[in-house]
Amino acid sequence: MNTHAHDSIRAVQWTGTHLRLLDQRRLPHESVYLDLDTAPETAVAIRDMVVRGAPAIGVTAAYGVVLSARHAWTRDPAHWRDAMQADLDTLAASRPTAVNLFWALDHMRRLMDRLPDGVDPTAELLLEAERIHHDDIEGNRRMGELGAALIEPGKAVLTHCNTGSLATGGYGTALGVIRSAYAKGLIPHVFADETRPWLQGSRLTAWELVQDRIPVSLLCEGAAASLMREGRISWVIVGADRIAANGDAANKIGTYGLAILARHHGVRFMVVAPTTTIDMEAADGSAIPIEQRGTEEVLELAGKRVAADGAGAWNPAFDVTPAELIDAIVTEKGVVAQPDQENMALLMGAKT
Ligand SMILES: CSC[C@H]1O[C@H](OP(=O)(O)O)[C@H](O)[C@@H]1O
Repeated sequence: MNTHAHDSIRAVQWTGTHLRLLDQRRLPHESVYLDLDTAPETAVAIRDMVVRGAPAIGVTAAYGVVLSARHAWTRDPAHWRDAMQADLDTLAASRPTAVNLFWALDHMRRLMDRLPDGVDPTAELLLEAERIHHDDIEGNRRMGELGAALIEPGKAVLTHCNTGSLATGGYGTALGVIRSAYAKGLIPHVFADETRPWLQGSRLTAWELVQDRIPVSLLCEGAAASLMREGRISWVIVGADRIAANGDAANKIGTYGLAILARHHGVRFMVVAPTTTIDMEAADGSAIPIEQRGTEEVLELAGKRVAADGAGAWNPAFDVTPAELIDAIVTEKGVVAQPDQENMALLMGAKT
């Protein structure tokens, strides 16, 4: 059977005893796996982008809680919850924007509160982490179908950053829609922004699509305007790291500019994200914390300085696209067209 690469690419795995992460800093030329045994190691791996991508960060954090529980039970079985608090705080401090991280930690914390004292919690917490992982992949496949149903056949699509198996539990969000649309013959080609400064597009998205034998052309972000002006794109399809209650969406830096270009050129704009990415506590995009990363990511390339000595850098990792520039938000619970506070609340079953 011709299994696709996405069935085999797993950024995050549980080996039976350890959390195993594919080191995405080394891709596409080296596939190196790291086996982690503690929550602090897991937090460093998230901070340093060994693993990245909002849903993948959430799944990883859930396994980090399992590692913390195993050590806490060994160290102080009578007070295992208290013994885990420092680890949970360390995981929460690893990266600020992807709300999936905090959703996963809150979800695991609520389970911890329900578990009995005097019993090793590790096995129950592991079952829940594996359930989070499984549900993410199932949700991605559903979003793939829902998003593909919005795409008319014929034209290429443009995507930004990496939103595939490497950014999730598997299959992908925006790249999952692209995989499903390609499988249905709806899109002939994918254009992918290289996505400076971390190059998730040229290093990760291109790597995933080449393995799936889906035709992909990389472009510098600056070329996106001309590509849209030539009328070659039907949709811009991106992921998200946090979506506010009114539909404003935080995503990789450069997404906001794409949304403005898309609206100017009559190209539709799709955000694909599981509901674990929606933060109903954030009224609008101004409430979303934007991670500022080190200047060396802009000043250097592959660890070698390319910028003029003496130059500084500004390196926000994300920006916010206002809801009015988004034509559709695709989630595993359904599609919200022209998102606003009211239809987002309906999607989330919140009281309006
Ligand atoms: C499937 S959402 C992935 C999301 O995360 C990326 O950011 P980073 O690589 O810094 O974790 C980017 O915003 C993607 O859209």
